[in-house]
Amino acid sequence: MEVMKLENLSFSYGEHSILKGISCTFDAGKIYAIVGKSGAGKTTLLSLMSGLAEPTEGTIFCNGKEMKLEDKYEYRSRSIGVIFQDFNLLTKLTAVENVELSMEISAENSHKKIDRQANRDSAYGLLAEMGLRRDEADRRILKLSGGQQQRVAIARALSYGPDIILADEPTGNLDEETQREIMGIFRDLAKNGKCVIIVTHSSYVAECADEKIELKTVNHS
Ligand SMILES: Nc1ncnc2c1ncn2[C@@H]1O[C@H](COP(=O)(O)OP(=O)(O)OP(=O)(O)O)[C@@H](O)[C@H]1O
Repeated sequence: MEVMKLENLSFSYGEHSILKGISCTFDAGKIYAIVGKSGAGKTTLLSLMSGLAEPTEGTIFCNGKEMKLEDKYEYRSRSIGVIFQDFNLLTKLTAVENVELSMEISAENSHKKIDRQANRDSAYGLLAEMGLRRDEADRRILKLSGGQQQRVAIARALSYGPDIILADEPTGNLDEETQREIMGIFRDLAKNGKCVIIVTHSSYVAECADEKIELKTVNHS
């Protein structure tokens, strides 16, 4: 089942064309690797897909709906979960608090009531699914290893049940074994019907993907 479609997408910073005529579709239950040389526009493409920037031309459809017609806050709090190389967690909070905060922001953006106890239970549950023990879930972020922090970031991205996970170099700061563990988590997510889209320079991550999308640097000559 198709969850996202990019139709003839282009993006420029002023006169500088970064992406040109990108068309592709993304299905539920699959892992996609977006690869290409440094500067080819991979992160820019993720920004467009996550609604943080608007394409200069072309259309993005998410679950059949044109993205530009959607409320971006709601879209980012419901349809997609985003994961970064440097985790982007709030370091003053514990792991479980990071996940709960994301649930609360999502509920607010979707105009839903916040149930703190239910959120707390479900945040511990998600962290346990990601392999964190209860005492680890109660630890502040900087007292967790890089691999554990990335697991928290994945739990946070999943906290409001999005269909699509967008990850920008999610294993870039991790050793090989931890990289394999994180890819195992993404594989399980895809098995459970999520669409996982990963920007990566890692040949291992690209090999783990079901499909590889190569971005070519736009020729300015
Ligand atoms: N805010 C900005 N203003 C102008 N140009 C920008 C801006 N952000 C990025 N760029 C340019 O857009 C191009 C694509 O950048 P992007 O980060 O998307 O590439 P990338 O393929 O993700 O690179 P890398 O693999 O090195 O992370 C680069 O030439 C970059 O300099």
